[in-house]
Amino acid sequence: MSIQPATDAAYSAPPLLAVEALSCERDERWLFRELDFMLSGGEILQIEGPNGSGKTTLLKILSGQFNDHEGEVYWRGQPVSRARGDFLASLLYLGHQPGIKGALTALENLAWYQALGGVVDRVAGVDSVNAPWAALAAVGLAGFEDVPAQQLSAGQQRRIALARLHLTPRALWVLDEPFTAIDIEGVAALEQLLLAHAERGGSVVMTTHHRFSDPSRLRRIQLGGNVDGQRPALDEESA
Ligand SMILES: Nc1ncnc2c1ncn2[C@@H]1O[C@H](COP(=O)(O)OP(=O)(O)OP(=O)(O)O)[C@@H](O)[C@H]1O
Repeated sequence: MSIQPATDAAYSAPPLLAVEALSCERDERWLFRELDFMLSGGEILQIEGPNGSGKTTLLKILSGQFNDHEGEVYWRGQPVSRARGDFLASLLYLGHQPGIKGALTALENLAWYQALGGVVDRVAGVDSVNAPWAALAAVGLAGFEDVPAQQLSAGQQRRIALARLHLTPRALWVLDEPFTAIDIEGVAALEQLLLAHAERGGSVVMTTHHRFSDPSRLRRIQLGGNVDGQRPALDEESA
C-alpha cells in the first residue's frame, strides 16, 4: 500500500486512518503481522478474533496508546507521530472497561471527561452547560444524573461511557466492545448511533461480536489466523 504525503496536491483526499505493514509481538508470539488497511470517512471497521488474538492491542496501537510495534499508522496521510495534535483532537477512544469513576455521579463523570478533554462540548442544538444532561438522556439515563455511578448497574455504567459519543464530537471513534452489558433496546440505539456517525462522514474502528442488522457500511478484519505470519484476512464484503 502506498501512502502519499498530504502535501501532494494530486492526493486531495487521503483516508482518515491507514495502517501499513503493522506487526505486533507479545510474549514472543506474533499477534498480527504485515497488517494493511485504510479507513475512510463514512466507514465502520469491525475487528474480530478469538480471545487473546490481539484485538484490544490493535485498538491501543490505533489510538496511540501502545507503540511497541512494527509498521506505521497514518492519520490523514501523515504518520501519527507527525500529526499527533490533530489526531488526538479527532479521536474518541472508549476502552473495554467503562472507565468511569464510581464515586462520581453520572453527571459528574461527564463533567470530568469534559474537563479532561479541555474542550467545551455541546450536543447539537444544546448549550455546553446542558449538553451532559442531553447526552445522558440520549443514552436512557434521564433521571439518573445525580446517582453515583457505583450505584448503577453494569449496563447503566456502560451507558455513561457511551454518553461521550453524544457529548464529544470526534471524527474517529475507537471502541473496544461497546455493546458489552447493553440491553436489546440499547444495542439497537447504539447501532443507529454508529451508523449515523458514519453517515455524517465519521469513522468507527471497534471490536465487537455484535452482528449489525444493517451491515452496509461495515468492513471486517479477522485476527487470530496468522500464527505463521500470514496476513490477517480483511473481509471487504459487507458482513
Ligand atoms: N500488558 C501486557 N503485557 C504482556 N502481554 C500482554 C499485555 N496485554 C495483553 N497481552 C497479551 O497480548 C495478547 C493479546 O491480548 P489482547 O487483549 O489484545 O487480546 P484480545 O483479542 O483483545 O482478547 P479478548 O477477546 O480476550 O479481549 C494476549 O496473549 C495477552 O496476554
